[in-house]
Amino acid sequence: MLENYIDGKWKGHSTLTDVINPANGEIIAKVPLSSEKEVDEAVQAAKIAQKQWAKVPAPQRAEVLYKVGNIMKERKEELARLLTLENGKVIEEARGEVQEGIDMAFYMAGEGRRLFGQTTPAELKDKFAMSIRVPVGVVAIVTPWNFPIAIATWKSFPAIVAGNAVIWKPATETPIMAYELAKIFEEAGLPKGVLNVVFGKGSIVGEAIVQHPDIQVVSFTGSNEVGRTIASECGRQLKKVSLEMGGKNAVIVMDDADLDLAVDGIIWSAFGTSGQRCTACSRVIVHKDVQKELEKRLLEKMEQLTIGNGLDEQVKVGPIINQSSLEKIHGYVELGKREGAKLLAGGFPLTENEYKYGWFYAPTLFTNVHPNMRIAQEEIFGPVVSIISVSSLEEAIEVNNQVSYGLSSSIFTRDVNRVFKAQRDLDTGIVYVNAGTIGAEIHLPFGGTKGTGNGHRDSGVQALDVFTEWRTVYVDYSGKLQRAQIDIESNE
Ligand SMILES: NC(=O)C1=CN([C@@H]2O[C@H](COP(=O)(O)OP(=O)(O)OC[C@H]3O[C@@H](n4cnc5c(N)ncnc54)[C@H](O)[C@@H]3O)[C@@H](O)[C@H]2O)C=CC1
Ligand SMILES: O=C(O)[C@H](O)CS(=O)(=O)O
Repeated sequence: MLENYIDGKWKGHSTLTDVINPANGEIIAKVPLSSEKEVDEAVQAAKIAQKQWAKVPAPQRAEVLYKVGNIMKERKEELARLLTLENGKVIEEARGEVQEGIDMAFYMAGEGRRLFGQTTPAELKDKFAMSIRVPVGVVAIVTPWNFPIAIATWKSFPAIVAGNAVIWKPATETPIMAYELAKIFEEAGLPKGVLNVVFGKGSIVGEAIVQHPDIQVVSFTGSNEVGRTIASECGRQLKKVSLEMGGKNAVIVMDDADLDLAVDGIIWSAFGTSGQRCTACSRVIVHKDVQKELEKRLLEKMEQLTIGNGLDEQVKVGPIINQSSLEKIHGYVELGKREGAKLLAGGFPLTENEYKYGWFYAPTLFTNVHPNMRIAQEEIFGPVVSIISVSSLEEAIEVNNQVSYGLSSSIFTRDVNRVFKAQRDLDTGIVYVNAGTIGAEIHLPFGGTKGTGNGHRDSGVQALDVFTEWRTVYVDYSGKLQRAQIDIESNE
C-alpha cells in the first residue's frame, strides 16, 4: 500500500486505486487517490521548508543529491525491476532509465558548486554589477508514466539544488518509482517538506496543483491536450509553466545511407519501449531509390523481435501501458487502413497464450503513407511506423517539418554536406545523425519546437532556467548618490 509523502511524513489515504502490471494484469500495489486537501497540506509544508532550504548553501544542498545518486546506484537493479513491473518496459531499458536518474543526480549535484551568474562592468565609478540565480519558491512537477523515474529526476533535481521546495504529482499508472525516489531522498537526509509527493488523478490532484496560488512554477510532461489546459490556467495566474508534450519524430534515410545501420536505428527508436517515448520514431522518410530495400530489411528485423514480459532478458518489446492506450493505438491502425496506407506488418493486439492477461500490440509497419494522413501527423504513442517516400533531401526536410510537433529527428547519410544542411533545417529540438531518434543525454537540453513545448527545456543546465529567477544586483561603494541613466559625466 503506497502512501503520500508530505512534510517528511508518510500518510495513508482511505481512497485507493490498483496499480497493475501491464504484462500480466496482476495488481502489484495500491495507490492513494488524494484530494485538494492533501495538495494544500503539501504546499503549506513546502512554503515553510523552502524558506530554510533556500538559506542552505548550494554546495550543501548538492550533498543531498550526491547521496541520492549513490543510493540509486546501490539499488539500481532492484529499482529497474520495480520499474519493469509497473511500466512494462524491458529490463535493459529499465536499467538504462535508472542510470539516467543516477547521472542526473551527479550532474545536478555539480551545479551546486556552479549555479553561475554573471558579473559585468558598471557604468559608473566605484560600482559593481552582477546577476545571480535565486530559487522561485514552491514548484510543482507533473510527470507521466512512460519514464516514471528519469523525467522526475530531470525536473526535481534542478529544482531542489536551486533551493526550491517541490510538490510532485506522479502518474497513477506508475507510482512505485515515485514512492521509492521519495524514500531515497528521505534516507539521503533531505529536510522535511522540501519534497512532497501527492498521488492521485490528474483531474483532481493535477488541477489542484495548477490552480494553487502558492505554487509559482508548473513543470509538466505528458499529452498536448493536458499541456494546453495547464498552460491556459497558468497563463491566467501569470505562473511560469514548462511543457514537454511529445512528438511525431522521423528518421530520414537518404540514398547513400548505410541501410543496415538505418534499420537498427529505426527498430530501436520505433519499437523500443513499445513506441511509448515522446522521442519515438513514428515516421520513416526514405529516398525512393532505397525504399524497397529498406522495407525488406526492416521486415526481416521485425520478425526477429521477441515480444513479452519485460523481465525476461530475451524480450525486446514489452507491453502497452493500459487498455485505453492499446485501444488508441489500434484505432490509429484502423484509421491508417481507411486512409489508404498499405499495412506491411502487424496491425493487431496480441491476446492469446502468454499475452492473454496483459496489453500487447504487434510491431506495425505501414507504407505508401502520404505526409498529410492523420497516422503521419498525430502522436500514436505505440509501436506503429509509417513509411513516406521522397525524392530529395529538400523534400525529406519539408515532410519532416510538416507536422505540428518538433521534438526529435534523425538522418542517415554518408554525405557531410547533407548532414550540415539537415541539422540547420530540421525544425526539431534534437537532431541525430546516423543514429535513431531516441537516447537523449542528461547534460544537454531536452525539448522541442512548435506543439512539443513552450520554449523551456528539461535536463541540461537549461533546466535551471525553469526553477530560478534572475536577480540583478548593483553595489555602489562610492559613498555618494551616483545617478545612472541621467548623466554619466556629471558623476565624475
Ligand atoms: N510527452 C510524453 O513523454 C508523453 C506523452 N503522452 C501522450 O499523452 C497520451 C495520453 O497519456 P496520459 O498518461 O493520459 O497523459 P496525460 O497528459 O493525461 O498525463 C500526464 C500527467 O498529467 C497528469 N494530468 C492529467 N490531467 C491533468 C490536468 N487536467 N491537470 C494537471 N495534470 C493532469 C496525469 O495524471 C499525469 O501525471 C499518450 O497516448 C501520449 O500520446 C503521455 C505520456 C508521456
Ligand atoms: O522521455 C523520453 O521519451 C526519453 O527519456 C527521451 S529519450 O531518452 O528517448 O531521448
